[in-house]
Amino acid sequence: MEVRARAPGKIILAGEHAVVHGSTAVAASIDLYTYASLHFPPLSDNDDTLKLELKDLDLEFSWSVKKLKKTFPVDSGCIPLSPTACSPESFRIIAALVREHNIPEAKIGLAAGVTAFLWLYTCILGFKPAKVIITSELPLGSGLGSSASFCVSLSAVFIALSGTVNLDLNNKGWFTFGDNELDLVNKWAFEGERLIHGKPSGIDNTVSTFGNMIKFRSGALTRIKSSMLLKMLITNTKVGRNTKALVASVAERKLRHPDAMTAVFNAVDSISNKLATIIESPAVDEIAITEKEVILEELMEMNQGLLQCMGVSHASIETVIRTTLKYKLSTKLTGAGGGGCVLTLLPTILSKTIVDKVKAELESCGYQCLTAAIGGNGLQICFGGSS
Ligand SMILES: Nc1ncnc2c1ncn2[C@@H]1O[C@H](COP(=O)(O)OP(=O)(O)OP(=O)(O)O)[C@@H](O)[C@H]1O
Ligand SMILES: C[C@@](O)(CCO)CC(=O)[O-]
Ligand SMILES: [Mg+2]
Repeated sequence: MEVRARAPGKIILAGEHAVVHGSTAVAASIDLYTYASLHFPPLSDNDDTLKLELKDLDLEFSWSVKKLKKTFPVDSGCIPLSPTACSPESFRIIAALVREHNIPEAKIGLAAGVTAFLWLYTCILGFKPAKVIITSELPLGSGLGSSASFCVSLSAVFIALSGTVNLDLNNKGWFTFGDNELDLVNKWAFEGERLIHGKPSGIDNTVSTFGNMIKFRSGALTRIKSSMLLKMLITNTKVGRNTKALVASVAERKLRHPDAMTAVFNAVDSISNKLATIIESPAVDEIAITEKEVILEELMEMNQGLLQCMGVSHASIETVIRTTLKYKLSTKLTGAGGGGCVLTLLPTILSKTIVDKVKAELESCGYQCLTAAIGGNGLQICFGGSS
């Protein structure tokens, strides 16, 4: 029996970081996915191992299920239908099991993802031999929600074969879970994100699970019906960073300057709400669309200024901003910042020649330009080996 899942990455149009502190943010899924597959070996194989293969990272992990059972005091109440947080005791044990694999120093950031894998697997499926394979189209640690799509795709394949949800095994091709199952996957993925991020707001796993464009505040999502085609150039500065550390640094700045930071977060809240209103409001003609794009550009610039104020911009991000400004284009970081990816709004009237020129100039700085469709599918699953 094999099941596969694909969960999209995301961009944040407004509100990252402030959303961790209760402000509104706006995010959309993108058509770049993390894929997970889960396969149980036949009982006759007498296979006793749980294997995790990170295909495009060239890493394989395996644990004896017997050993896992012995070392692991599964947290009481850890059952598939009620997502629970990993206790400090379980975290310690899992971290030791991951350390035994001696992940090369250059890839040590992956330890957090492997920890989340072991936690989600044992909580949802218990101790069962299996092989899990991960591939991803997303750059890791770059602001496009790789950690969330990793946790969503894993939670989905585990839930699908946990025997606790009713699914039609005859479904052909990619299909979507029902709302209850999506909700369950989203909650488990959030617990995985907590192990990777420390204190996530939940926006990344939510938009990866449900797709489309969403407004998100204090754990609650509102779907946004976009009335315009948004085109964004995504530029990966390739400067590595870690969401957990950046989220913690903003929290520390808030502790040092509570009044100023509260004002910053409130300003971001207004920007996100205005941005969502503009995206949803109908536009009757080309002039109206252009007017809306001008407002969106201004909101993005204001949001970027406030992100700089939070201390999460970076010299590479500032270089992209300056480069795109030469072409009168507006840019903001997306995700946790500190490097990673930035978004540049491409107005509908912008010619392909200009877009090509901007891309060429950015690429000459060593950055990588990506194109992705915005606001598409969320999580999907598929039984068997077909695509
Ligand atoms: N395909 C994957 N395989 C294993 N671990 C992964 C994978 N994708 C993400 N991770 C885990 O998530 C970490 C990156 O998450 P991080 O939150 O720092 O960045 P991001 O999710 O790409 O960006 P952002 O949170 O700003 O959107 C990796 O270091 C790793 O631990
Ligand atoms: C930086 C942050 O706001 C977005 C990361 O994509 C963190 C979070 O909301 O969990
Ligand atoms: Mg992340």
